[in-house]
Amino acid sequence: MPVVALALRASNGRVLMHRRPFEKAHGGLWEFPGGKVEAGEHPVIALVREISEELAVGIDPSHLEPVGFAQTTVDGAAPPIVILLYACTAWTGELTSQEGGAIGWFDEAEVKALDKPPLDIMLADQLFAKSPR
Ligand SMILES: Nc1nc2c([nH]c(=O)n2[C@@H]2O[C@H](COP(=O)(O)OP(=O)(O)OP(=O)(O)O)[C@@H](O)[C@H]2O)c(=O)[nH]1
Repeated sequence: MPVVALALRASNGRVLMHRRPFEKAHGGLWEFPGGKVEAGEHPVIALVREISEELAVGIDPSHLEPVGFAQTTVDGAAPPIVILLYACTAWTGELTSQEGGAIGWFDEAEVKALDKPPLDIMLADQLFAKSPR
């Protein structure tokens, strides 16, 4: 199952993270916002759609830079998921969480210290290895 996620970066280098609602899988953990790619959908278009639904802001697909990806193991211990992470520094509209989870802006040390689901830990490592602040 392909999933897309966004590292939205403010001009001060802080990254937006979303806290998953408690009733969901990985509830209470902080993730890069995003969601599932639908069948036949381009991942970039899926991410623009998910960010609009989740945060009520617009992203220009041409502003999304691939950062890396993380996947679950093949032993069946976790659902078969691959998350593609993109970075972006521009958006339009007022950021608001639409699905009940908290959002916040964090610097590199804070993102690394947040409690995150396993794949988001790997994605954060890739993000800051590529563009450290
Ligand atoms: N961000 C993240 N998602 C993960 C990890 N491992 C894993 O199985 N997932 C799953 O990947 C999917 C991410 O899609 P999503 O963000 O749209 O999920 P959701 O729960 O909000 O939507 P849903 O209610 O349709 O399942 C979820 O089913 C989530 O449980 C992980 O390490 N990080």
